[in-house]
Amino acid sequence: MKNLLKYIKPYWIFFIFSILLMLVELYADLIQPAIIADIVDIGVVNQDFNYILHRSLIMIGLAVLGMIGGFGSTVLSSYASQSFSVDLRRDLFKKVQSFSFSNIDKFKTSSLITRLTSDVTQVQNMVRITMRMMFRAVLLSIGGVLMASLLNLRVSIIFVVAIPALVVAFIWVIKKGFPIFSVVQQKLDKVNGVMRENLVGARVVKAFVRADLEKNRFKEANEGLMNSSVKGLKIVALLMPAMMLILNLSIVAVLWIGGIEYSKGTMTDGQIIAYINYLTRILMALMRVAFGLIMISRAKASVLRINEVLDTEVDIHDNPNASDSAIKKGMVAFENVTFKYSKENKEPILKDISFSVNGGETVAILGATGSGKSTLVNLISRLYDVTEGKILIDGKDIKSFKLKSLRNQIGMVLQESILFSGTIKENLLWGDENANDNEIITASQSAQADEFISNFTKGYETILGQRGVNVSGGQKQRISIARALVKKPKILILDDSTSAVDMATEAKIQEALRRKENKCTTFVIAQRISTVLDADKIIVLDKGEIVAQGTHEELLKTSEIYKDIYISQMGKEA
Ligand SMILES: Nc1ncnc2c1ncn2[C@@H]1O[C@H](COP(=O)(O)OP(=O)(O)OP(=O)(O)O)[C@@H](O)[C@H]1O
Repeated sequence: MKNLLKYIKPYWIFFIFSILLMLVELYADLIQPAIIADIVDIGVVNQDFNYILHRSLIMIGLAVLGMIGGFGSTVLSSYASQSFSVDLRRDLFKKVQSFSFSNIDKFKTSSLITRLTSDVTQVQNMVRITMRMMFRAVLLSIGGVLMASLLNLRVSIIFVVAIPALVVAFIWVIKKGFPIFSVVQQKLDKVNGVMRENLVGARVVKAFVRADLEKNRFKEANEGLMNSSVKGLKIVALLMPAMMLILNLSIVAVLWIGGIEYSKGTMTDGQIIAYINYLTRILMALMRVAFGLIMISRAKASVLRINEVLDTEVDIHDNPNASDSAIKKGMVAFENVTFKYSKENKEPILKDISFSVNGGETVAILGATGSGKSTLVNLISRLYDVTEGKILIDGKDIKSFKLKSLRNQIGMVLQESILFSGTIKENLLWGDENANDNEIITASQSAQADEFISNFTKGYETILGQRGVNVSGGQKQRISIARALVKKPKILILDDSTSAVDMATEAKIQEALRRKENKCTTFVIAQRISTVLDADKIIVLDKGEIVAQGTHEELLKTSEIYKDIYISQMGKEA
């Protein structure tokens, strides 16, 4: 609630005016049955057509006034609720952007998408409906009961029975509805999840002829959503006839008690008509309250899901005394670093890792798949924080750098090279938005990307599809390397980033990186041993532990594991 109020606050003035206009509409609504009573009792009974005409014109005037009030009130409340949801969605997006990798690991991407779209829409509808429809319905009911009681207090005994019956129905709706609607949102997550996975992986689905299986998976998720939505709709379906029954029984009761009053001469026929009119309006208004409650119980589930995102504590942030220090030499040292992805993990993924690298050196990290290579390099730019121990750059704990400053000085080429829709140049400018054409071309030349980019008809202005679908895997990797080099980083991390590049091109990239103008401390994760032969230091990881470190020549002499990898890839003769 606290979170919601914060977003409603800037628009309270719109809500106030919306309520004022709604009061005008309400006044017009409540006064009309009383005029009808007068038309019947005075105009019709006395056959006074002038009176009927006069009162009818007043009624039309009131109807127009009510319409203007209703229109203005709807426009204002819609504007306010739309603006509310724009702000909320913007802040949710900002929050997700600030998430650390482990925060993102906790929420599924599809769930985040549902939260930012469908959940926000639910809450927006709730705000609009509560502000206008519910408020109006409640006031109309109270005003209607008062006006009807003014006509005849004895007939009003009907409300004493009808209103508690409705309240019971409402409570039932809230109690039953909330759990069902929470499930509906979860099912929607699931549908979005399957859909997203299939759209992103459409090519794999086709290649593995998984379309039919995936269709079934989608059908399951889709039907799951339908089943829980139908459960929710059943509540609505039951509520409607129950309320109509209460309405009809109440009308019969008015006619019956009103008939007795009429025969005693304490009630006129015009008053009976007006009474039924009030009763219908009141019960209709209360029905709207019931539907509003359904919306609210649905939105309550969404509010909780939105709050989960807003209240997530971002676990990686600037330390209070962090500064914008510049990395000068690029020396990197790990001191007894241990890391677990989550507290629940029994075994750490990295165990007691210690090593140091001088500025400008190239470090290669070798190890079997799953040995922790990517995890190790991800710690350097604080994509995850170490569980124990520390990492130093130029002798300073990485936590003493501001996150932005640390990451700005480290160039990362992740294992999965993801490009964004836009031109190649726009993608390269991610490295440094102020880079000039010369710098972009130089970086691309080092990454061996300039040649193929220039061969495209539109060169650097070639438009890339989402995730870079229209370039090959190796080209994507080279653009990603160029993007990191545009940054002119002090530390460069290449996480298996030349796996799709042929060996000759890979050697050229390595050579370019060793050139003086590109010289920076470089971490290379590679599967091919040929990539790492020239490294200043090779670290061999096994099950999260360093089992050997040194140069190629040293390791050939000291490490059996390294020797095995070397022989298996290069042959015995080598
Ligand atoms: N986000 C994550 N959450 C939980 N566990 C993870 C996560 N990422 C990786 N792991 C686990 O950590 C271990 C090390 O993974 P890592 O990606 O660092 O290995 P790697 O040596 O780089 O492997 P590869 O050569 O296959 O890329 C693996 O057992 C993996 O299952």
